[in-house]
Amino acid sequence: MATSLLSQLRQAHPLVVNYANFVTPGFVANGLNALGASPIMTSAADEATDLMAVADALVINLGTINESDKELVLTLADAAAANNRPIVLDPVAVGATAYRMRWARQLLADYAISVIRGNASEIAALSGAAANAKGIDAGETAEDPAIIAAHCATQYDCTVVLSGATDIVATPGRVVKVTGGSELLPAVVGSGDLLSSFIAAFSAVAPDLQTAAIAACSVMDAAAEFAAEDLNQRQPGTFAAVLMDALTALTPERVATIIDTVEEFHD
Ligand SMILES: Nc1ncnc2c1ncn2[C@@H]1O[C@H](COP(=O)(O)OP(=O)(O)O)[C@@H](O)[C@H]1O
Ligand SMILES: Cc1ncsc1CCOP(=O)(O)O
Ligand SMILES: [Mg+2]
Repeated sequence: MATSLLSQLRQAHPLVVNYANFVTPGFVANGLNALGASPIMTSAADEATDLMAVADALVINLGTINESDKELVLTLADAAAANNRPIVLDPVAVGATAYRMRWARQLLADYAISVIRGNASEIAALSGAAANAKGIDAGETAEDPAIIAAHCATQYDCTVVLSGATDIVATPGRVVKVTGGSELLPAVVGSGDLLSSFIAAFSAVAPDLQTAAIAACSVMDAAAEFAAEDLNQRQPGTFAAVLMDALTALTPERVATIIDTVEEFHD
């Protein structure tokens, strides 16, 4: 499925609007571009409605959220809802401060968020499970990440992607695990942000959000494996650049090698 979705994505060239953090927007824009989607970042509330009228999906990344962007974020989310466009929420470091948690919970209460994509500690924090991270990194969780993701999906009635060495894609009643990629991926700040944007891009062509999320995880893993082939574990800087080349060169056949490692569970 992810193999043909990659071809469909490149043909459709979906426009992904990103309310990005100020750390990684260049990496995310280049990654979306290399994948075959069309990225646009915005920081003006005055254009939010016009942008979402032509967009295929919206990503709200809480990495550097602040009060002066409130009108922008809410106008984007209102316009996504009005145009029936999916919203992907990336709750960066949501367990680190009460402020980030308030933003995340408010958005989840007021909008039909389609997908939440975070690392283990972010998804654990959102679903009230124990986790030990202080910042943007994953840290340890006490519970099985698949159970945490499944609870979070039920709690917020949406698709949840808990990323890590194994990515867990949960919708209420269904959990899928995607394994692969490279240990160099978490060494690059912005790889999680990019995965969130890939999910938004695939949501424009996939039959449902779970399929979109599985495709995004599979494509990221395939590109990372391809990029890491000639590198060693101490080259995250080179890897970030080569990942862009690998995304551009990615073929559906290459993605098919990852699809073999998708496992499915039902509760
Ligand atoms: N140990 C790992 N081995 C392989 N891939 C990983 C590992 N940890 C994370 N990833 C991948 O890195 C990307 C970013 O995930 P993650 O590091 O969990 O997000 P974040 O950057 O938001 O903390 C995802 O594509 C995920 O599959
Ligand atoms: C370092 C940092 N600080 C706020 S947002 C951000 C980037 C987070 O990127 P990612 O979660 O994709 O590694
Ligand atoms: Mg992150």
